[in-house]
Amino acid sequence: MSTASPLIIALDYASLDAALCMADRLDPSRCRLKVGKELFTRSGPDVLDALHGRGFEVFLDLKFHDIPATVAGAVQAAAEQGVWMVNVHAAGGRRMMEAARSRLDTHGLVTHLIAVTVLTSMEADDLAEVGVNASPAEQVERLAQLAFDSGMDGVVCSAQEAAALRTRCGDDFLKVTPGIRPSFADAFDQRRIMTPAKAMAAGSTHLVVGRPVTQAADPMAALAAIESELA
Ligand SMILES: O=c1ccn([C@@H]2O[C@H](COP(=O)(O)O)[C@@H](O)[C@H]2O)c(=O)[nH]1
Repeated sequence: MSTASPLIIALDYASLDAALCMADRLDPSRCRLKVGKELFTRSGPDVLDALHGRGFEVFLDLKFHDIPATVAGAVQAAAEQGVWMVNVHAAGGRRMMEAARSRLDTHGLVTHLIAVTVLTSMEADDLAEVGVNASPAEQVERLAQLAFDSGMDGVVCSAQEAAALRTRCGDDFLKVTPGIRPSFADAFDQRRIMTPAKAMAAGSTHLVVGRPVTQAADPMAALAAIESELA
């Protein structure tokens, strides 16, 4: 089932059972689901079949970053499992992203292909430690432009950069933004955060929300509070 909701709930769980418990409380007409490294490493592709079987569109968030041929093969494998969206790291460079794009196109695979710019857990000091002497905003713009030029459908960025990317790359270029924090939620390890309503106003096309829902005392009430903020 496809949904008009911008919400993507991150199923960061250590077991398939725990992830499916949460999925069974959610409604595919109200959100998409994200499967990341922990859950996929534990469950393998079974989780994708289980979520697709329940009617959800799935963002497989494995952030591929490797040589072009390896990433192209991984992206093809993900798309052939029917995921709605898959991602790579823009820092893997133009040839890597173009190889991934070309592999999907050659095989007629319509999965959205996006690139991670700068992780939302990072701030300027973290970038400096890995040799990037630019602000997060500058680095996100640089990598988003490279992703755009390399044929990506969009990027993962923080909502704090969404407005600048809307100006630079247009409305159709997807801005998938983790680090979404409703006023009631803890930031945890996120650094570049924004509330759901402000993120949409800034130009986010999709909001990734994990712990503010999945670790809430009442996850369904937390989700409803986010939805009413967006209404
Ligand atoms: O830059 C990024 C890229 C991916 N993520 C992922 O999004 C969710 C966020 O979960 P919260 O619990 O809402 O913090 C998580 O799965 C990350 O792996 C990100 O946060 N930032």
